[in-house]
Amino acid sequence: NDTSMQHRNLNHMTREERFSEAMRRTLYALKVLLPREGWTPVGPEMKYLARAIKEFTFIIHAGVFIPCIMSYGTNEQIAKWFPLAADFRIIGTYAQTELGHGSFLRGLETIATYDRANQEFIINCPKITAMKWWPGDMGKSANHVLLMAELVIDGKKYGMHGFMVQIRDLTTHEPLPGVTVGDIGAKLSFESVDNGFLYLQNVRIPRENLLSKLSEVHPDGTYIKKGNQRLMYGSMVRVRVNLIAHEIVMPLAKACTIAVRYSAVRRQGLINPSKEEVPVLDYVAQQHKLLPQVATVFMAHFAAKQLVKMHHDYSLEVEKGNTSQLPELHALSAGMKACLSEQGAAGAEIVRRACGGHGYSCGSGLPFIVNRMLATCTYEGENTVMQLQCARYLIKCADQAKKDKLTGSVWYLSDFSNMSCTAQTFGDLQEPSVLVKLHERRAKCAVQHAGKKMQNMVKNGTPAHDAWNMMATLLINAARAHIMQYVVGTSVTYISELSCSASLKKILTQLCALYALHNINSNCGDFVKFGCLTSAQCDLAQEAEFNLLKQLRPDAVGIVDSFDFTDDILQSCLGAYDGNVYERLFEWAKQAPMNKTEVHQDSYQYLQPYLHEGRDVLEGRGRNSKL
Ligand SMILES: CCCCC/C=C\C/C=C\C/C=C\CCC(=O)SCCNC(=O)CCNC(=O)[C@H](O)C(C)(C)COP(=O)(O)OP(=O)(O)OC[C@H]1O[C@@H](n2cnc3c(N)ncnc32)[C@H](O)[C@@H]1OP(=O)(O)O
Ligand SMILES: Cc1cc2nc3c(=O)[nH]c(=O)nc-3n(C[C@H](O)[C@H](O)[C@H](O)COP(=O)(O)OP(=O)(O)OC[C@H]3O[C@@H](n4cnc5c(N)ncnc54)[C@H](O)[C@@H]3O)c2cc1C
Repeated sequence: NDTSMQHRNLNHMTREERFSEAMRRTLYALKVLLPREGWTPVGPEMKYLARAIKEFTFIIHAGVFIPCIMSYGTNEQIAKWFPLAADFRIIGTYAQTELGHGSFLRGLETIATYDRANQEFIINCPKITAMKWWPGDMGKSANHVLLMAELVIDGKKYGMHGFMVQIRDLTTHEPLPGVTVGDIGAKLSFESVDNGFLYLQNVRIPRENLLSKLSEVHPDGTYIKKGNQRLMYGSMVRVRVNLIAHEIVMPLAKACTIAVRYSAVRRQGLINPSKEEVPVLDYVAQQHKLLPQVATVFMAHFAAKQLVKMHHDYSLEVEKGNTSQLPELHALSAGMKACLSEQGAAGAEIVRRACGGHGYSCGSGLPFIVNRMLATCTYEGENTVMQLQCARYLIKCADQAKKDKLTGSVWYLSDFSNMSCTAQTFGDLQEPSVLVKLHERRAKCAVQHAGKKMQNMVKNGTPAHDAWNMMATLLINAARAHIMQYVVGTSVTYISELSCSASLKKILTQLCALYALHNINSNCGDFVKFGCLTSAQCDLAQEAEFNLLKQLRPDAVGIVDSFDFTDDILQSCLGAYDGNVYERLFEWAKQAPMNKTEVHQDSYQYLQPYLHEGRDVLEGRGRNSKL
């Protein structure tokens, strides 16, 4: 109810207005509105904040820069920079991606050369492709960057390290000497974020600005490794784990709320010619578009909770020096981020399209969500690259499964029990345990199939790296199959252990079965090819899905209402709780800047001569048409 937090209509603002408004609102929320324990905003408002603010600023400052100080800094460095960053007295970003490289980190070109005489690092972008490009909050907001650069001592390269680099004056906010920085311009979304470019030329920083939890450089230039260097990639793992809830589950839930509510209101066409027009939600085709996406919200939410818990447990182990869980966590977080962002972004577009013409209007609130979700397929690890990282781990585990009993998320690779499906009715295929087994078997076969193909190629003389490249699509499919079995399996377990009413558990179980069956029916080629299902059982799987659509239809609106988004959060004429779609759309359109005046003078000046000629002809004064 705080008017300072109410959203102005984003579609009627310029990019610069949105950038400025997001900054005002973010600072107001984090520094004025919310109680805090140290850095962490606390209290029920925090939940609201994560759901409410359509456009944050300082996403990277808060979500990446500060956690990196904690992950990569020594206690002294944390004591120095964390309080400043936590209180926004310095604004930072995570500057890793360059104009020429983002996925291939070993190709990054920015270098930090140690100057022993002055005990400083000299930072340089040796050529245009080395310029940092994309980091959020960097173009106009940040005055510091956590710069990921190649450490060089006496001509020897030591790989990517993190350096704290001040880029703007703390009084004037002007760029410092040797710093060229700015905004990279308009993007598909994130209009309020100043993703930036940063060109550094002979910028000097003290030796103490190398974040030294994992390695350090002594005054004489001696390089000391202090831990598992893979932990330098830890920030990316943490963001991948955390962004699923914030940037995939939440936006998809909003899109589904809008589309399902609108579909319950929008009447279009007839099912029974002798009856009245029906709400489009009565069309099975519409249910088939919307309800599996609603199910995805819940299943991705449950799986993400499990992944967050796994990351938390791993973090506690790392503090004790045990990094043994890192390979599995990296593979799972990379795979989950890639597969769920792919599903989420595709799902948001499916439900947008299901709203017809009004789904194409920004007044629906859907284009904002769809465009923003598309970015999740690219940032924090481009999806294909992430799926291949996941596949790399699966192939290794499949080899190990031949001699060891595996545990964790890959346990099923060493499960050699009979996994044939005996389903005789579509009801059998709605059973959670049957659906879990089917997904495990499909994943195991997909991993083994990709591995076997590569082994055969290598046996026939193909170099391993070429075999890997040529089988990439099979490897990506294996990664997807692995994640799907993880999502279905963790969701079934989560729901079975949930203490809730029987009616709620029934709905959640139906949604889980719908999610699993939709995945089977969308990938039935794999399930038949790997002998998981017969062709007849595939028919049953489709029947099972259609039956669930019918069962869930009566509760569809109630289910999305349970996400509990207010109208101010949704900012949607189609998804408002009162269902007054048409009045809201008309009111929204009238507020558009284009309608500030009845006549748009700037364009009228071009049109006026022709209109006057037409007027004269119609009033009998003009010459005949030239045509
Ligand atoms: C907190 C909430 C935030 C919410 C966000 C809100 C809104 C979103 C708004 C904006 C976006 C937010 C953030 C975006 C920020 C960014 O995009 S930051 C930049 C992200 N960039 C990347 O992710 C780069 C991806 N590339 C890589 O990670 C690496 O280049 C690679 C692809 C993994 C290749 O690594 P490389 O070392 O070159 O080679 P290799 O494949 O051989 O790997 C070597 C071994 O290292 C293991 N490994 C790789 N990565 C990790 C890791 N992260 N953790 C642990 N281990 C890792 C790999 O498995 C290999 O191990 P082996 O045992 O040898 O198999
Ligand atoms: C909204 C947004 C915010 C961002 N924020 C930040 C930030 O704050 N900080 C930061 O450092 N970066 C940020 N980034 C950059 C982002 O991390 C990179 O864009 C991302 O890692 C992808 O790298 P790339 O752009 O080099 O894509 P590329 O890797 O060049 O992708 C191009 C194509 O090449 C393919 N490809 C690449 N490598 C392989 C391979 N090994 N095998 C098969 N195919 C391959 C990809 O699949 C893709 O199809 C942001 C990006 C966006 C869009």
